This record gives sequence, structure tokens and C-alpha cells, in this order.
Amino acid sequence: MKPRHFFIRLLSLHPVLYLANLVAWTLIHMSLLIPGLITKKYFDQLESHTQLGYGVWALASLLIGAALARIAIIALGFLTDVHFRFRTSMLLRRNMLAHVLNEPGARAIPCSPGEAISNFRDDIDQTEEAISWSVDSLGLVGFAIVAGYILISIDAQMTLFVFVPLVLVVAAAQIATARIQKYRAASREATARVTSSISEMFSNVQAIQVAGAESRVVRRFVELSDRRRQTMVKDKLITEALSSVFTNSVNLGTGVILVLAGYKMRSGTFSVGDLSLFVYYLTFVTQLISNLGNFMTFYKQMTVSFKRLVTMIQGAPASLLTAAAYIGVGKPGRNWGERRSGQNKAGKTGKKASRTVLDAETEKTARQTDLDKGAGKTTRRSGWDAGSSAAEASASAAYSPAADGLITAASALDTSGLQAGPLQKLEARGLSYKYPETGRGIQGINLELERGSFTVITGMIGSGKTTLLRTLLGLLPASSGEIRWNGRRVEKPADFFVPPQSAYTAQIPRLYSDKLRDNILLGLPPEQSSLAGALHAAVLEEDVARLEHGLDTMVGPRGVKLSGGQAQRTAAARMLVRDAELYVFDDLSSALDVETERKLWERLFRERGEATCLVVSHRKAALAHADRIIVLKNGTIEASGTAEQLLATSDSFRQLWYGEEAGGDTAD
Ligand SMILES: Nc1ncnc2c1ncn2[C@@H]1O[C@H](COP(=O)(O)OP(=O)(O)OP(=O)(O)O)[C@@H](O)[C@H]1O
Repeated sequence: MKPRHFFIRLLSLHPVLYLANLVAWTLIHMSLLIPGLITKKYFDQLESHTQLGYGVWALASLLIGAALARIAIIALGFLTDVHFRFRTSMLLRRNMLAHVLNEPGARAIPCSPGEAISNFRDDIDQTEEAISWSVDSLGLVGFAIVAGYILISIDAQMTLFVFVPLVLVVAAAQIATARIQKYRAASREATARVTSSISEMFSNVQAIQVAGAESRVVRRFVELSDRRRQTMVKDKLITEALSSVFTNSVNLGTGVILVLAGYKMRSGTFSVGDLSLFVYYLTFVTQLISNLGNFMTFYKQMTVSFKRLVTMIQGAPASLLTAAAYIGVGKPGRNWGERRSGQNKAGKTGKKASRTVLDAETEKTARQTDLDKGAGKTTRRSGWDAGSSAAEASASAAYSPAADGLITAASALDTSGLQAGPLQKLEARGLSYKYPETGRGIQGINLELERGSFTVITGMIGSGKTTLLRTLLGLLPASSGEIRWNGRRVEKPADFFVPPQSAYTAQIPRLYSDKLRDNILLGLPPEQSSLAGALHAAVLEEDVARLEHGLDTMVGPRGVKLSGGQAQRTAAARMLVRDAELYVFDDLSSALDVETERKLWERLFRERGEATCLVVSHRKAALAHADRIIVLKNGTIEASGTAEQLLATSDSFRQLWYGEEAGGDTAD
């Protein structure tokens, strides 16, 4: 998609509203014609010494009436403009956000959060500005056509002088185009750096204080701000210089016309009324030219913003940004649905429809409906939830090894979890991922998880444990290898490895400023979940009892600060409250004391039912009970087996095992 297609697509998103906005602003600009004509008539009558057709009061009333009518249309114009702007920018922001949330978690944005915020705010505002100014420009062109007609009919030669500056300004703007883009890109970049630095400072206040790095951080901030100041000055300078070229070239034209009018009036071919009309209209022609220039500047700046927005979506089709979606205004599904059928039409005409947000939404909705329908039917419910046995029976019945034999490579699993069936075996073959920045990661990992098994991944710091989990779950895009669920290839792990297939607790828990209950449920209907069971399994119930408002306690950045261990167990409860075939934990031990972690694993062993667990840990409580331990070293599997086998065969494992004891950890 080219910037101009993006622009046109945005204009046509709400055709009725855009048209209403266009009509309103055309009327606003055209209404300027009337006072000029009234004044001309007045002066003409004065000059011809005839009896005035209307008195001064009548003239004043006419002018006031025209002004009031204009105020009323301006109010209407602002109403349509605000609605149009809001809908456009909201849709862009909504689609960007939806895309970010659809991306593999670890690669959701290609820049720092601060830069992403800058894109969300400034680039979309810039786009909104260009869209809005297009209406003014069209309205002013309407004014220019009618005014031009009136002026030509009075004096064609003089009219030429009014419009010559316009041509000059358009040419000047075109020449300045490349510069504007360059300076705008640089100033946006510098602004994003400053925003990013502020965001980093706010999130690392403690670390900065502890390291005594306040003055260094402030110095860096000042440097970035100064760089921003320089780029902004250049950007503003070129924009303002251009704007002054627009205005002054027209002012110059006005002077020339006044001189010419003097000659013409002496020869009697030009009346005072004509002069008043020329002078009056020229003011607005000035505005027209500077507005057209502004629009062209905004349009060029929008092309820069468009490129930055496209970078944000990391190779996804740009049409995704403008895909119609419900933005919380009006009835859901009204223009959303219309657009969807429009897209279907495009698909029929052969234009390959890309995977838009809308598609993803539809996919998810369809999938959720299926899941709701299938709840308790094909999904095995975990042990800490009631009614597991009946569900387990039906789950076993739903899986047919015989049928599995018929599955070919072609029938790979798509994003629809329902086709997956209860987990019998999960396999990874040759799974690799390398971080582009460091060239580190994992390489050629082969893994097999049987139903109900408990597998622990262990290894030294930086051996690739987290990377393996994230690649398996699709949070990082595997560079090679495949994943099979019951023998069927998983095409899109990021879409597939979500409840009811799998649930995941990351190493660093993230809590939102919300009630503890809502942090755990995260949108899950309370009646469909066993919150008490999850709290117990995550060893959180005593902590909740100690909180004054229990589950209603506000936690997260704006609430009660939970300890690292409490936050980690809250994240574990968030995972356990969801029915899943496979539970994946990334190193809970970083913030849990040995006793609490032991309790957590014991409860998990006891109550997990048939759930399969994949756990990163170096704690004996987990290692000793594991059906299988995988030892990673430098991103590859160095050894695997039970704790007993590995103690006999693997030096690395012995080091990890006894290292724990040396570290004074007496968990077992
Ligand atoms: N975002 C990243 N960008 C670049 N390199 C990374 C990134 N994250 C991890 N790495 C590198 O990849 C390798 C594996 O890291 P990973 O986090 O998977 O190790 P780990 O075994 O989970 O470590 P830990 O025990 O500290 O959690 C390390 O060498 C690390 O430096």
C-alpha cells in the first residue's frame, strides 16, 4: 500500500461523515463570498450616486445575518470534523493495538515501548491532521472557483494576478517536499527517543537510585532533549518558512493588484465596489493558498508517519491499519459488518485478502464460540477444578489413535484449537531460534511430552531455557523445526498455544492496576472458573486471606505492591485458573522461597490430574519428581533422563544438583 492509497482508504472509511464534513466546510468557506458581494453592492451604489437600495442598518443586518449563519455552519463543521477525526484515529490506534496483541509476545513491537507510544500518539495525530485538512482544502477550492468566476467576469487580467502567486506557491511547496520529509522524520525520531528515555527512567527509578546514576541519567536526558530541540527547530523552521512564502507571495500579489487597480480606476474601467471585492476576496485567497500549502505539508508529513506505522506492524500488510473494525461508537457490527462484506467482495474479485485484524477477530470469535460450545465436552479439565473425571473420560474418547494414523502432513493444525483434541503427545523436532542481536538462542531441539507427564528443563544461566519455552509456544518465531500435537503439525504456534491447549506463566510476572481477582481472571467469567482451586494450587490462599480486601485488593503499579513471590504466584494462579492440556511454567524459583515452591510443586503433582506440565526449574523439589529432565547447554540439549539417571551420567546436571546444596538450599 502506498501512502496515497492509505490516505484515500482513510477518507473512504466513513463516506457519509466525510461528505457531511466536506459539505459543511465547503459552505463555511463559500459563505465568505456573501459579505464581499454585499459590500461591493454598497460601494457601487455610493459611487453611482443613486439612491441606496438599502440603508446602513439593513446592510449591517445583512452582514450580521451572514456572520450568524456562518457561525452556525462552523459549529456543524466542528461537530462533523471531530467525529470524523476521532473515528479515523481511533480505528488506526485500535488496529495497531490489535496487531501488537496478535504478534508473538516477545516480538510484539520492533522498538522500545516509549517509541511505540510516540508512534501511537504523534504519527496517528499527524495522519488525522492531513485527513482533516483535506476537507478545508476542497472547501477553499470551491470558494476559489466561485470567487474566480465572479472576479473574472469583473476583470480577467486582474484576476490573473490573484492566482499567479498560487501557482508559484504550489511549485515552491513541491520543491521543498523532500526537505520537509527529511526534517520531519528526524524530529519524530528524536521525539521517540526522548519518550523512550522518559519511560525507561520511570520504570527504573529504583535501579537508578541504587546505582547513584541520577546525574548521568539526567545528563543523557538533556542530551536527547537537546538533539530533539535541534531537529524540531529545523522542522519548524522549514514549515514556517514555507508558510511565510505562501502568505508573502500573495501579499506581494495584493500590492501589485492595488497599483494596477489605481490605473484602471483612473481610466474608469474599475469601480470602487470592484476594488473592495478584489481586496476582500484576496484575503481569503491568501488563506486558500496557505491552507493548500499547509495541506501539502501535512500530507508529506503523513507519508513519513505512514512509513513509521508500517514499521510498527513489522511486515504485516498495511491494509491491516485501515481494516474496518468496531471502535466503541455506534452499534457494533454496523459499519463493521458492512466493511466485512466489502472485503469479501474484494476477495471474490481475486484480490488476495490478507490476514487482517478483522479476520483475526472473526477467527477468534468463531473459535470462542466453538470453545464455549465444546466446554466440558472435548476439553479435559484440570484436577484443581471440579468435574474432572467426566471430562477426562470424554477427552479420552475424543482422541482416536486410529484416526490419528490417517492424519497426513497436509492436515496440519490451523489456529482452531478444537481440531487439536486432548493432548496425547507433543513433539518438537529441530526447533531453533537465534536472537538477531546476539546470535544466541536454541538450536535443533528435539522434545517429546507424553500426556500427563511432568518435564523439567534445566541448565545454567543463559543456556536457552526461556528461549526454548517461548519458541515452542510461538512467542518467538522459530527459524527452523516443527511442532506436532498428537502427530499433527502446528502451523501457527502463537495462535495455537493458548487455552484450552496450553497456559503459560512467564518468568517475570506482569500485573495490571486492577483488583487481584481481575488480575487472575483476566476476563474469564468467574462462574466458568475455579478461582479457589487455582488460588490453592498456586499457594496463594493464605496471602489473599491476609490482604484487608482479599481478592478485591487493588494491585499492580497503582495498587498494593505485592512481593515478587506473591506476584509470581498470582501469575501462576492466572495460568491455573484456565483449563488447559499443557501447563508451562518458566522458572518460578526466582522469587519463591524453597518451602513455598515445594508446596506449589507438591500440589501440582497431586492435583494436576492428567494435565501435562513443562517446567523450567533448577530446584530439587521439581527435579526429583520429574518424569524427565532436559539439561540445556549453549542452546542445545546436553542430556536428558530422570534425576537418578542424570546424576549418574551428566556432569552439568550434577553441578546443578549439588550446586543447589552448596548454595545452602535444603529444599529436599
Ligand atoms: N532478547 C534477547 N536478545 C538477545 N539475546 C538474548 C535475548 N534474550 C536472551 N538472549 C540470549 O540468548 C541466550 C539464552 O537466553 P535464555 O533467556 O533463553 O536463557 P535461560 O537459560 O532462560 O537463562 P536464565 O536462567 O537466566 O533465565 C543467552 O545467551 C542470552 O544472552
